[in-house]
Amino acid sequence: MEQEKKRSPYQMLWEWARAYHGSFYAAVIFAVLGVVCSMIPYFCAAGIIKLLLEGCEEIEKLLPYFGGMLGGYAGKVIFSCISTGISHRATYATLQDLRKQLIAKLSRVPMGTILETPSGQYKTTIVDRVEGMEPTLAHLLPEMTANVLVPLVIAVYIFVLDWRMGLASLVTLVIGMVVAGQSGKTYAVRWEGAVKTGKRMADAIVEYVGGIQVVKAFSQSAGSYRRYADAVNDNAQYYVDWMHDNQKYMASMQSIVPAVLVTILPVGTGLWGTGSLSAAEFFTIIILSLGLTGPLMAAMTFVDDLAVVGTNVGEIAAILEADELERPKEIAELKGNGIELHQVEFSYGEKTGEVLHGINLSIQPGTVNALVGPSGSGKSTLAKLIAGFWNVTGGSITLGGTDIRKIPFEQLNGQIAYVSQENYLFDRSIRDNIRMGNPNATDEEVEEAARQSGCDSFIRALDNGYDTVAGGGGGHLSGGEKQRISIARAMLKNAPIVILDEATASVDPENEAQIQKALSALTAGKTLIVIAHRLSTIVDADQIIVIENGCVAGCGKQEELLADCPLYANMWKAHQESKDRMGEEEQKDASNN
Ligand SMILES: Nc1ncnc2c1ncn2[C@@H]1O[C@H](COP(=O)(O)OP(=O)(O)OP(=O)(O)O)[C@@H](O)[C@H]1O
Repeated sequence: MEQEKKRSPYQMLWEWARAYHGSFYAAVIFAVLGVVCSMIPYFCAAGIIKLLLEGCEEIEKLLPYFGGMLGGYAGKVIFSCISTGISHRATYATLQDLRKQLIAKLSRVPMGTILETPSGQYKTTIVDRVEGMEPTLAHLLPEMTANVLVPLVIAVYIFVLDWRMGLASLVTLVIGMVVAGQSGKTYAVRWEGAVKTGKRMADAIVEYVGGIQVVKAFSQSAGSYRRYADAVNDNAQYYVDWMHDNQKYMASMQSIVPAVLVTILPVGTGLWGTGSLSAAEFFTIIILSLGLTGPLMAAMTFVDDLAVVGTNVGEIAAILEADELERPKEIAELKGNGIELHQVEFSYGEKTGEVLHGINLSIQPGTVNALVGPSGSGKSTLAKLIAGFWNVTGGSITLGGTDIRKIPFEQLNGQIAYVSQENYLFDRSIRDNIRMGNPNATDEEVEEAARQSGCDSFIRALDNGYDTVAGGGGGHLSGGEKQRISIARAMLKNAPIVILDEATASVDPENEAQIQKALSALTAGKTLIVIAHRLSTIVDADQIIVIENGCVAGCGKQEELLADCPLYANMWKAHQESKDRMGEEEQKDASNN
C-alpha cells in the first residue's frame, strides 16, 4: 500500500493501461514515422534552394525533391491516421476497463463508504474523470512524443549545419518556455480548485433537482435556487479569474515562440556577411526553423492535459484503493440458515461513536423476527450488519455456524433478500426490474412472482404491460406499487432469509392489505427479519426484538414483552392509542359526510 502511494499519476495511468501497452507502443512508432515523413518536405525544400543557389538549371534534378515532398506529406497523413486509430482504440478499451474496475470495486467497498459519499461524486469520477484520461492516453502519448521529436531533430540538424545558428534558433523557444512556466507553476493547483468548484456545482444541481418536490412543497424555490445559482456563478467566475490571470502568460508565449525569424535573420545575416555561413546553409536554416515551432506549439496544447492528470488519476485511485470488505472466494459450508449474533458492537466511524453495544441474538430458520424500537435506536444498522453491508467492529455474526466475514459476497447475497424502503426501480422495463431478482428467470416465472405479490393486474393495465419502462427511480408508479414490484423482485430471488425494512409512510388500507398479502407470499417458510414501524403487523411474530440505544431491551413474543418489557408495553400502548384516535377521526369523517 505504501508503495502504491509513491507511484506517480503517470505510472498509475500507465499501469491501468497495462493490457494495451503493445498498442500504445505501436501508436508511438507510427506517430514517429508520421513525424519523420512530415520533416521530409523541409529537407526537400532546403535541397531545392541549395541546388538553385548553386546555379542548377536542370529541372529534372529538382524533380526527386518534389516527389520527396509529396511522399513526405502523404506518409505523414497515413502514419498519423494509423497512429491515431490505434491509440484511440487502445484508449477507449482502457477507459472501458477502468470503468468496469471502478464499478466492480464499488461492490466490494462497504455500503457505508458509498452512502457517505455525495451522490454526484461517483458519477463525476466514473464518467467525467475517466473521460478526462482520453486526451492523455490517446493524444498526449503518441502526438506529444512526435511533436517534441520533430523540433528536436530539426534543432540538432541546424546545430550540425552551424552551432551559432542552432543557438539563435532556440532563443525565442527558451524565452517562451520561461513565460509559459509562470502559468504552468500554478496550473495543477488551479485545476484542483476548478475540480472543487465543479463538484460543489454538481452537488448543488443534484440537490436542487433531487429535492425539487420538497422545494416546491415548502415554497423554498427562491432560497434553493439562490444556492444553486451561487454555485453555478462561483464555478463560472473561477474559470474567468483563472483565464484572466493566465492570459498574459499564454498570449506572450504564443507570440514569442513562433517569432524564431526575429533571431535567425539578424544572426544569419551577420554570419553570412562575415563569410562564415554560406547562402545555401542560411536559406536551409531559415526553412528548417519554420518547421521548428509548429510542432512545439502543438505540443504546448498538451501541457494542460499533463497538469490535470494528477487530479483525475487521484480521484480514480481514491476509489480503486479504498478499503474493501475482504471475503474469501471459496464457498463456505453452511449448516442451515440460523443466524447468531455474539456480543455485536458497531460504530460508523470514530466521530460518530458506537451505535450498537454487545448485541446477542439467535434467529431460528423459518421464523418471523421483528426489530422494533425508537427512531435512531439502531434497528436498520443491525439489519444491514446481518446483510453484510458493513463488518461488525466487535463480536461476530454467524450464518449457518460460519462467521459472515468468511462467506463470499455472492454466497451471502444469495442467502439474503434485502427489501429496503427505497424500492429503487431502474430505468428499464418492469419485467427486467423484477428479473433482477434472478437473471435466469423465464418470463413466466417473472409474471408468476408478480401475480403472487399482487402486481400482475396493475402492471397489465399499464400501456405496455410488463414492457413499460419504469422511469428513473420508478417515477410514475405509486409508492405502494413500487414496493410490491420490489417484493416480486425479492420473491424471484427466492433467498431463504428475507430482511424487510417496512415502509414508514402510511399507505391507504387497500394498498396496505395488498402489501401484507404480498409479504406473506414472499416470506412463507422463510426466515424473516422485519424492521417494524407498525406494531400491529408483527403481533404474531415468533420473536420481537426491542432495541433501545443500541442495546437489546427485550426479546420474546408479544405477550411476554407486554409483561416484561416496559419500553415495549409503552410502545404498544402508544400504538393502540394512535389507532383509536385514527378510528375516531375516520368515524367523524364518515358522519360528517
Ligand atoms: N451512515 C451513517 N453514518 C453515521 N451514523 C449513522 C449512519 N446511519 C445511521 N447512523 C446513526 O446510527 C444510529 C442508529 O441509526 P439507525 O438508522 O440504525 O436507527 P433506526 O433505529 O433504524 O432508526 P429509524 O427507525 O429512524 O430508521 C443513529 O444514531 C444514526 O444517527
